[in-house]
Amino acid sequence: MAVAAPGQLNLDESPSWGSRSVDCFEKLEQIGEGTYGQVYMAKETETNEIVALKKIRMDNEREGFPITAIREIKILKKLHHQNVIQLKEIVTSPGPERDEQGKPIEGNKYKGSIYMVFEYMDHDLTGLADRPGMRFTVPQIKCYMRQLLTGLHYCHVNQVLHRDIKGSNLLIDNEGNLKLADFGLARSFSSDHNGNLTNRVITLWYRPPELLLGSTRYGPAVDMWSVGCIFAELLNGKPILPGKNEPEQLNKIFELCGTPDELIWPGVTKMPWYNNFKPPRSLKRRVKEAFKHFDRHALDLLEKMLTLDPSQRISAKDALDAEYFWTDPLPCDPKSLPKYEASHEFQTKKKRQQQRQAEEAAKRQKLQHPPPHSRLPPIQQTGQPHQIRPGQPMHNAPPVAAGPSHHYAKPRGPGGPNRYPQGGNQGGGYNPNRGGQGGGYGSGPYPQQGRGPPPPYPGGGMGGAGGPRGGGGSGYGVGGPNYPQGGPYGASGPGRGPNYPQGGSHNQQQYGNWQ
Ligand SMILES: Nc1ncnc2c1ncn2[C@@H]1O[C@H](COP(=O)(O)OP(=O)(O)OP(=O)(O)O)[C@@H](O)[C@H]1O
Repeated sequence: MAVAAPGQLNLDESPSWGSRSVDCFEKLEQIGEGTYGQVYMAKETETNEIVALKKIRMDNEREGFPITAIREIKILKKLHHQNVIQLKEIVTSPGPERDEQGKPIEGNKYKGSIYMVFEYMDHDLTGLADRPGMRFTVPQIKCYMRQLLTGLHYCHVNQVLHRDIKGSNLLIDNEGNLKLADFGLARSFSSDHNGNLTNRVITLWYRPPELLLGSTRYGPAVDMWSVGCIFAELLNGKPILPGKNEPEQLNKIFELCGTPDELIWPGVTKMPWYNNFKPPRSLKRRVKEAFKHFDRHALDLLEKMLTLDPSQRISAKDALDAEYFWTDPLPCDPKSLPKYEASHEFQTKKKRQQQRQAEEAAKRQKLQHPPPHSRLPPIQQTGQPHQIRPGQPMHNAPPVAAGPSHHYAKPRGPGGPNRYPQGGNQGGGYNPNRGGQGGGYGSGPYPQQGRGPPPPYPGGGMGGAGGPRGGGGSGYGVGGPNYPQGGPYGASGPGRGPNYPQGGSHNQQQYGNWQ
């Protein structure tokens, strides 16, 4: 784990920063669990204000305060915008940390905890989209996209790269406001010196080709690729580039966006890992074909976001000027959006687990004690005909109760093709069988390991351990219909996936030298 240099964590800059105790807040419930610690909904006892408390994980007390948290705090302290989550203050628990029964936690006797206090948001975009029956309208998608771009434009103007844009990091409140959150991988950049950054950032499905090809000199365009992936996902109803590991991710990108050459992306052949990953045959760009059911302006904007050459990719500012946002139906006013019941995945996940356990127990019991006459044909017990409500599927009801609105406890399933509504394509009509994975770009042949220069991804080749968060289990995960092997990041990818022997999820050591 990287350690703060002396004086780097200057929590004393303003008296309120770090001087108050967490006892000023009453923890209400856990609403999230991230790489760096738990997130709680809490109430300020004096004002009754509801906030989110993000506890900074201090797993290894010898190694000091995690550099990732320092970055997040430093960056958030200088960002103030309606589409960027507001860090209100830092609070500490001075004494030894205690468990729920009030006993000091073993091995943690002399250390307090540090919490970031954020404004509270009711949902994250992934959680919201996963709610059963959730249907986003076109004006709603435009409204969220415009807020996302506005927040990101503000970050970029202030020379901050987010580097982990994905649905679960886009928080939404019941006023329809969308805010960028989780700046744990963010960093400042300067437009004249953007070299020597780590390329192992951004969750795999949202990671741009230049990072996958090993670039360490990059800028705001990396975030714009992720925005393009989210935009297409909102319109398409499911993630569009769900690679399982870095090579497959690149392969999926090439199958959709074509293979890059010096003509369309000058300099690509000089990229550090181009020779390792260049596809054996050239492929044509087929974004238009794959998403022909999107409306014309949406498709036009998407093309510009999913441009392979980062220097030609549309900026947040220009995207905000795109026809898409200025033609009917216009983006709606956030306040006009429906208010959704606040729900947090932590509880829902618990409920799901309990439900699953109960179902399994019932199954086991049934096997052990089959009911009498179990071979007889079923008899209508109530005498009532089975009614099917409009819109209700003819087969079994959805197995899961109300969906969460926070993306707690990743990985989890993308939610299937109907996760988003009829699709943000007022013209063409939503067709879950087209576009995205359904569009037929699959995994093609990939250069074999062991050929050419050493594999760029450490940990034994292309599917190596990698760096922070890169695809390791955040985002969408187990349970997606297309990932029987246990999640989109299954075999590879850095970060926090369940498959990383180094214990990805809380592994801050690997961030030691990331920049
Ligand atoms: N201000 C907030 N209001 C409400 N919920 C929040 C807030 N901040 C975070 N959450 C919830 O907690 C989850 C995890 O938070 P966050 O992403 O900041 O933590 P992290 O440790 O960086 O997580 P990750 O490993 O997903 O990157 C979010 O996806 C969200 O559902």
